[in-house]
Amino acid sequence: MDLEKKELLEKISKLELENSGLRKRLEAFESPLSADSSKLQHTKIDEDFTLDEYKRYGRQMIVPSFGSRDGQVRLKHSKVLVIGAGGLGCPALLYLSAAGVGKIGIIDDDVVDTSNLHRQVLHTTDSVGIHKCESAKRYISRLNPHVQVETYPYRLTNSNAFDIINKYDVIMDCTDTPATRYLINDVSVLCSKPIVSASGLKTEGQLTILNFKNMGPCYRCFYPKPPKPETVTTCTDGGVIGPAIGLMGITMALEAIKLITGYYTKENFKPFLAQYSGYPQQTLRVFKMRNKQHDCAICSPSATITKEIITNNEIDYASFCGKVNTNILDSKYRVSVRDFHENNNPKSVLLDVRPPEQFQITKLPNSINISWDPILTKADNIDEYFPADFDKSKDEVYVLCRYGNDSQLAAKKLIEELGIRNVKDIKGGINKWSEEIDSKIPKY
Ligand SMILES: Nc1ncnc2c1ncn2[C@@H]1O[C@H](COP(=O)(O)OP(=O)(O)OP(=O)(O)O)[C@@H](O)[C@H]1O
Repeated sequence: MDLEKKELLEKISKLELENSGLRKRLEAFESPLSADSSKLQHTKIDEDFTLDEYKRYGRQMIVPSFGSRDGQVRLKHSKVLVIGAGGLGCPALLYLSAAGVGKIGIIDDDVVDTSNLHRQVLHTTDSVGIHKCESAKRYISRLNPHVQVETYPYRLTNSNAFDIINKYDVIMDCTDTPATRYLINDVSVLCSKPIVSASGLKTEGQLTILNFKNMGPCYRCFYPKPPKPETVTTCTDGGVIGPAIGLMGITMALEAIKLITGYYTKENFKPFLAQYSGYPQQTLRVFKMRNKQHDCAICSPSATITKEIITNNEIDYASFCGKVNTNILDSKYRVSVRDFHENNNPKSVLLDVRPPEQFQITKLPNSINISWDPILTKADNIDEYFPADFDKSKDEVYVLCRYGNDSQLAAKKLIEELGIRNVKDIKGGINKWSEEIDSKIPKY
């Protein structure tokens, strides 16, 4: 009876907690979308700006490279499309809207997740579960009500890309996959729109401007063929330090401002690639870009890709870029987290092949850690890592990683090259364990 009462009380307090979270999200929705307009000084000073706008933008208008009042007028009449309201898009959006870009389009199909908040700084804890574009719009409207924001809470695809991209003057590629980068490149080249493009991972980033007045290489000139999918590391896999990617997003905003205010001209613009590194010391190296590829499929005189080819879906960008093969091992060498949980023998070895940094975040009891790298590089003395009485020919080894891909590669290596016979991969890794067996093991 006591136990039942305890369970009921626990359930009630859990429901109360959930309710207060939901109430907060509702309040966030109901709060005014734009700033308190009584604080704006609406008095029109001239045909372009109000008193508020002169006060707001004065500090940037007086910087000579910015282009004075004309620069501000150009910004006010400009339209910028930000594709992806994530790690790059958020800081870019912050500075573009604060600077007074007239119209900003935001396209992103994703919703805010708690794991985004350390770097996607427009989104707040209250926005978790809300569409990123709506969350960004809410923030921008409060920051600068002079900016018109249009949101597209869906993916940019072959079918909608021309319509959307054509409406804007500058395209900001703040996405995270090669497939979308090729699509943005091809459509922007065909629509003659400059692209400010950046990427970032771990502690590093890079940035470039493509297709400005048809100068310099386009993304396809750089990468006529996509990188092999297994060589593409995302922030989910490799991690990312917020300020490092944030800096790339902010720099993207600066480059867009230089394009819009007319700082860059055909005469002074030199195609470049900037590479930033946050560790060990901050460095920014700027390289001159090589020329266009004379036979580029999209930007050369002999180009073969046309608007019709894209809109008729004759290019499938996702297949073009390939997918990582997630079924590396035969199913007889794989077990589910539940099977492992219910049936493993206490004498079996649980081998966690994640890097030590990840093993330190969370681990299953009684697991040993030999990260995937040492399995490859220290293969000769692999025995040292196993218990002294471990019998390679028969003792069970269960291999675990974060999602279940590296563990398959490691299991394959153990079986095929290191003579360990009884090896099983745990499907879905530690994140699946957290979902299905024990939610106290944090998912990351
Ligand atoms: N084709 C596309 N159309 C619209 N938005 C896109 C497209 N491709 C990528 N994006 C968006 O670009 C953003 C990139 O952000 P970021 O690189 O910070 O990754 P993320 O997906 O938010 O984070 P994580 O990798 O940690 O899950 C994401 O919000 C993603 O939804």
